[in-house]
Amino acid sequence: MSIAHITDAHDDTSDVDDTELQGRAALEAWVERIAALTRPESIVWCDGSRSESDRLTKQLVADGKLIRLNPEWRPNSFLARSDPDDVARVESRTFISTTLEEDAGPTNNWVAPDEIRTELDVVFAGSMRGRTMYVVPFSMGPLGGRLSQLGVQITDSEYAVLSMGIMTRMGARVLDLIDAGTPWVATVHSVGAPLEPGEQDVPWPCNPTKYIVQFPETREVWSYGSGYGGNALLAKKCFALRIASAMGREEGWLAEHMLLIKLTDPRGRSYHIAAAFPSACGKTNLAMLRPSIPGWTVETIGDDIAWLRPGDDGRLWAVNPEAGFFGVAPGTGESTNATAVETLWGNTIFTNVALRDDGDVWWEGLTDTPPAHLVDWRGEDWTPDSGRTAAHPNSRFTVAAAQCPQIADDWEAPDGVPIDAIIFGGRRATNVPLVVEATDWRHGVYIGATISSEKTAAAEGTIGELRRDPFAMLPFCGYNMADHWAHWLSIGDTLRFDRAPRMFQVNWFRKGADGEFLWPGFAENARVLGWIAARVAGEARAEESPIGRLPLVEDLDLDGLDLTEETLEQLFAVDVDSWREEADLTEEFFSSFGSRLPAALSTELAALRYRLALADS
Ligand SMILES: Nc1nc2c(ncn2[C@@H]2O[C@H](COP(=O)(O)OP(=O)(O)OP(=O)(O)O)[C@@H](O)[C@H]2O)c(=O)[nH]1
Ligand SMILES: O=C([O-])CC(=O)C(=O)O
Ligand SMILES: [Mn+2]
Repeated sequence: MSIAHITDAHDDTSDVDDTELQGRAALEAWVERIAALTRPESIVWCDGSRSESDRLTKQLVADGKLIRLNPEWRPNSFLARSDPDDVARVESRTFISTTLEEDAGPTNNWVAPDEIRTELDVVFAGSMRGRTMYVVPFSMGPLGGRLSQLGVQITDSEYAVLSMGIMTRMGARVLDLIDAGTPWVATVHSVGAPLEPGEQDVPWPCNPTKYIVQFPETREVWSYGSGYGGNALLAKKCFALRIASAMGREEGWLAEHMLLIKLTDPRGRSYHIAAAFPSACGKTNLAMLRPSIPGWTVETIGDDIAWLRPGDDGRLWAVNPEAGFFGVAPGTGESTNATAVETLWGNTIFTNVALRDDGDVWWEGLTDTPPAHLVDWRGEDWTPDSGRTAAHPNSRFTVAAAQCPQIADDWEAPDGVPIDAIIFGGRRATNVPLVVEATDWRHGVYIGATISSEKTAAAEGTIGELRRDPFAMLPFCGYNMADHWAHWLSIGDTLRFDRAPRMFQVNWFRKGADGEFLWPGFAENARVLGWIAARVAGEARAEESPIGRLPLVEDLDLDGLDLTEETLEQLFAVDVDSWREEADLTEEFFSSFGSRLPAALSTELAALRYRLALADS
C-alpha cells in the first residue's frame, strides 16, 4: 500500500484553529483534529490504487473479517458476515441536526447541534484506539464534473474503505482538486469498538449504540457504531442524499433517490428517465432492465441516486454521483436481473449472503433450487429444510458500475444527461394502477409528495406496513420535506414548459384477491417504459381519470403476455372510495407540515377531491 504519510496521532492538536486554512492544509488540520479526538494507532491516507485494495483484502482475509470466494467462480471477490444486529440502516438513530427544528421538519429525527456535538464528543473520544484511521478522499460524480462534489471520509473500518473504493471515485486525484481549493464535505465514521492492547478483534466490530448524524448547515456527517452500508459508507445516503439535498436547495439543484436509465426505442430514439422508488422497491432492477419487447434497449446510468440540475437550455440534466452499485442480493437471479448477475462476475464484495460448499455465493432467488448444503449468513450450516433463509433479506453486493454489461456510453458525461421523464413508484398491493401520467409538473410534484409504500427489509421495522415515503426520500431528505416539495415546484418554474420532464407514477406490486402480483414485472416493465416513451414522443393517447392520465389498453404492447381481461382491469382500476380515503390520509399527512406546506399542494389535493366527486356523480 502506498501510504501518503503516517502521523503520530497522539499529538495534541485539538487547539489548532483551522477555520482560516484552505485546501490541503485545512484537510490536514481536520484530520489531526479528528485523530486527537478518536486516538487511532495510526493514520493512513488512501490513494485508491489496486495495490491498496489488494493489501486491505489480504489483511482482512487473514484477520477472518472477509472470506475470499473461490477465484475459479468469482475472482477477487469476498464475503463479509456482519454482526447479526447490524444488517440495515437504523432510521431511529439517524438525525438531522439543524439550528431550528422546523428546518429538519416533522419527518426527520431532529436534534440540536450543540447538544448532539457534546454527545458525539463523548462517544468518539478514543473510539479508534488500537485501530487504523483511514482518510478516504472521494468525488461524487466524475472528477471535476459540473454537477460533481468532493468529500472526505475518515473511518476506522477497512470494509468501509474497500466499499468506498468501489462506490465512489476515490483516491489521490481528489486531493489534487482539494489542493486547488475545491470545497469538500467532511464525514467521520467509527465502528465504535476500540481495541485494548492485546485484545482480539471480532470479525465485524460495531457498537450497540449507534449515531448517524447529519449537519446540513455545516455540511458534515458523523456516524458511529455501525459498519453497515447505508450507515457507514458516508458518501452514499448520508452525503449524496441528506447533505446534498440541503446543498441543492441552496444552490438550485436536486439530490434524489433515483435510478437513471437511457431507453432506446426500435427507431433508435433515446430517452433518459429518472425513477424514484423507496428502498428495496425495484430501482436496481429497473436500472438494469433487459426489455422483453423486441427492438427496445435499456442502458444503465445509475441505480440509486441522481443529482439533477436545470440547464441553460430549459431542460433538467442529471448525473449519477456514484461509481458503483450497493444492491439487494435476494431476488436477483437469471430470470429477474440477469444483468446484475453478469455484473457480479468478480471484484465484488458480498455482505450477508450464503456460502456454497464450492466457495461461491448463493442467495434466495439466485437460482430456482437452492444447493443441498450452504453456510448461512450467520455462519451456520443450512439445508433447504432449515426453515430459515440462507441469505439475510437485506444482504447486498458491492460492485463497480463499470462492470455492468449494459452501462450507458454517457453514464460519466461530466454535464450529465437531459431527462425526458420522471417516474415515482412504491410497493402498493392496492389502489395504485400500473402506470398513470401526471397532468403537469405541479400534479407530478403532488404525486411524488404522496408516494406511500409497504415497508421492506432495507431498514429496521415491521415489513409490509404501509408508510408515507414522499419522493422515496423519507429517510434521506436533509431538510424539511415540505420545503423539498416547494423546491421541486420552483425547479419546475425554471424549466421550459415544453422541455420539462413528463412525470409518471408506476406500481409493479398491485395484488389480486389471491394475494398474487397482478403484473409479471421485471423485464415486462419495459412495456410500461414503452408507453412512457410514446407519451414523451407524443405518439400515445391517454385517458383522463381522477388521479391522472391512464393508458388506453390498446396502446400498451402486451404481445406474448398471458393476462386476462379481468387482470388488466384490476391493474388499472381506480376505486373512487379508496381514493377518497387516500385523500383523507393525505390531508392528515399534509397538515403535519403546518404552514410550510406549499399552497400548490393543497390546491392539488382539493382538485383531486373535486375530480373524485365528479367521477362519482
Ligand atoms: N414483483 C416484483 N418484484 C420486483 C420488481 N422489481 C424488483 N422487485 C424485487 O424487489 C426487491 C428489491 O429490488 P431492487 O431493484 O434491489 O430495489 P432497490 O429499489 O434498488 O433497493 P435499494 O437498493 O434498497 O434502494 C428485489 O427482491 C426484487 O426482486 C418487479 O417488477 N416486480
Ligand atoms: O443505504 C443502504 O443501506 C441501502 C440502500 O440502498 C437503501 O436502504 O436504500
Ligand atoms: Mn438498489
